[in-house]
Amino acid sequence: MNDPVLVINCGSSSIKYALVPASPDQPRIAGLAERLGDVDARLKGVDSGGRDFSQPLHGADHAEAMATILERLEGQHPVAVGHRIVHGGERFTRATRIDAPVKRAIEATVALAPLHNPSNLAGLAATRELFPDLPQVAVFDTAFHQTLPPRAYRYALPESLYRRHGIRRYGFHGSSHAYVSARVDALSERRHGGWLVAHLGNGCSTCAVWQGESVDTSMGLTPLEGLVMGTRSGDVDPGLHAHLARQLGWSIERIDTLLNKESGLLGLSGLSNDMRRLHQAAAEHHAGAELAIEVFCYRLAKSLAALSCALPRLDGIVFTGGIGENDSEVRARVIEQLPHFVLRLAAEANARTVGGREGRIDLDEGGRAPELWVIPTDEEGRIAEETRQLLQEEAAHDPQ
Ligand SMILES: Nc1ncnc2c1ncn2[C@@H]1O[C@H](COP(=O)(O)OP(=O)(O)O)[C@@H](O)[C@H]1O
Ligand SMILES: CC(=O)OP(=O)(O)O
Ligand SMILES: [Mg+2]
Repeated sequence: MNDPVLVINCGSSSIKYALVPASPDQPRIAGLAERLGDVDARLKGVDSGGRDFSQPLHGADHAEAMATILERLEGQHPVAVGHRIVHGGERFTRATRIDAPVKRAIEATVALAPLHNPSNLAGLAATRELFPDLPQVAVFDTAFHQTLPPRAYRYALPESLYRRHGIRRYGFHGSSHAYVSARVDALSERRHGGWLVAHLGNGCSTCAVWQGESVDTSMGLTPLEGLVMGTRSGDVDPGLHAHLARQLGWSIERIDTLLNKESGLLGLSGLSNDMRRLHQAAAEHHAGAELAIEVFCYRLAKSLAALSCALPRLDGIVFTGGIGENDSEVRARVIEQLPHFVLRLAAEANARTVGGREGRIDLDEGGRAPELWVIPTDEEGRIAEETRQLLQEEAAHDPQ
């Protein structure tokens, strides 16, 4: 049990991995294979001796990249593999050992998370082959949100669609929201309070957390609902689909591709899904980039204001994910657009708290205003912790 847990987070075009040791004092080996399937696919990371082993992957797919990652981890002896699985439906409320029925249940949710669950399954297949004897554990993005009350998870649709077909809001980025909200509860004097968490990566979602439990979130049946994201539209008029089909003759597949892959920051700007690139272009007055950033910030502020309805008390707002952790301008613009919350941003602390730094970015005025925090997320750490916990519980039940 003192050996590390290997965590695999397979995205649609990337694999993040980490060997997470039992004690936080020991170093973590971590890396990333990105742009998979592309000619400029690349592995970035360091080995156990701290040596950089970044290398080109020449168009490798998930399975090939995984084989290279595991070669680089030679000599390491993980106790288990924890997989990030994006959609777990209503069935999975916590980390679960992956056996044949669990794998079939994950396969059954592919339609609900088409960008994510297929690559999650590819990661599972590859690690199974390379580590046939290790326990494989699924940690679901949806699990943390299983505490949502019906008023938050039900759509205003006929009940039979929920009862017979599971059509409801699920929510995602659960490991991130769980980690960040627990961390702010530990750091802030307002323990177990009401927090709004904004996870802003390639996928973006907000979450209202009350006393450690998710009580509402911006993503829904699929990770498409809610905020403007890198390539995803977030909320659109549900009438859009029928309109595109009737007026332009678009197929369901075409509409799905539009909303998941061609929209969001990329669609609005006509330039890029990468927020850094958009800031560069906006500095040169690129109209599309300026509009994309403006819509992103406004929609995020609206989502935070809406989710505040789920909290009996607002103790603060927490920013995380690549944009949340690094983009002080986006944070400032969002806060500016929430004037009724009377937030007090500390401009200097905001500018300073980037690049993986953790801290408060409000003018601390003795508890009169909600706090503002930046907390770098640790999805891998949370997945490792849940994996280890499950193994310990299994060992306690079956002590040989
Ligand atoms: N210094 C930065 N300033 C602004 N945005 C940044 C910065 N660094 C990363 N980002 C943005 O973070 C996003 C990716 O977030 P990340 O959490 O790494 O993604 P993922 O969801 O794949 O884990 C991209 O839009 C990227 O441009
Ligand atoms: C669920 C989701 O949007 O995940 P990611 O941010 O990794 O794309
Ligand atoms: Mg992410």
